[in-house]
Amino acid sequence: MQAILDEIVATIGASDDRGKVADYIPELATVDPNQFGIAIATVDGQMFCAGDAEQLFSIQSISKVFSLTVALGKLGDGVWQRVGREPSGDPFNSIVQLEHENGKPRNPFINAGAIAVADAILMGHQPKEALAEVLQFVRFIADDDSICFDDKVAKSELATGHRNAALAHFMAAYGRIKNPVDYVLGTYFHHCAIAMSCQQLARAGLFLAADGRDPLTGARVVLPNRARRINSLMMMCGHYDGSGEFAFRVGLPGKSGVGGGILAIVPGRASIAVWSPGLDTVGNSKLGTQALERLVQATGWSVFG
Ligand SMILES: NC(=O)CC[C@H](N)C(=O)O
Repeated sequence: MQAILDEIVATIGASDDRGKVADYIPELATVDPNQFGIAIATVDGQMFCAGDAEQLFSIQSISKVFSLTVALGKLGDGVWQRVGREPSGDPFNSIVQLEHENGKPRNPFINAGAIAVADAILMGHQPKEALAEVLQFVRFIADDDSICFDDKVAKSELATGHRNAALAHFMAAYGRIKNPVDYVLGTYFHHCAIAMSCQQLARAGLFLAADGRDPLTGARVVLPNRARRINSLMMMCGHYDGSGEFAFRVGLPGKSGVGGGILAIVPGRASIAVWSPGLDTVGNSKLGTQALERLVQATGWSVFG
């Protein structure tokens, strides 16, 4: 396994064609595109790392997997009154579907859906309390209390996040946002601004590879049925309008973020985190996807055999 990762770093990680770093969040535009890291945590307790696997990066939309898990813990199936479970086929920040579908986002991983999930987590509390809950959850599943928000990234997005503000207000107009819109956006921007390394992220995803139980501590995080459903949403919706392409090329439940990270789950075996800041045209890590494609070729880990 280590040899496969070293080969991926030496070849794909060194590519000249690295995609484009997200610049609509000014703070993300300052990240050096030449970085590349990969980490694999296995359900039997091994950790393999290569490249910049210990470098912190902004997990952005990967955090939507964690906020959804927290919301499911609080509301159970009530979450599905607020967001659907269908792929959108539209860009992550699109507003068009909301108007045709009564303000209900297609799924929890597009921005509108994750904003609706942030509203669900707030439940009349202050953003600080909701955020403490999400962060505590991430620290618990990563077994690492050093994980924090990057306030600079959160503030940078708050200052420029007009599109997300538009999505939130649009849903509020349909009576779908129950808390003050600025609370909801503050919660959403901050959980997107959690900073983690590939190593921490791979560790955090392990419960999804192990039927909802942390295989290293033995802690039950979610029931097996819930882990299976979260994985299915990642497969169908985790890469927005690139989800079909990702399933075709990689064949694993995965969630991307505009920071250039991807979390991919190999049920029963491992959790993988890869990071390369340059994005493809739909906003998913360009080299990250290539690395996962190569890894799956080398290991046969696709869920499709
Ligand atoms: N795709 C992403 O990672 C988007 C997350 C980002 N915080 C946004 O709302 O635009």
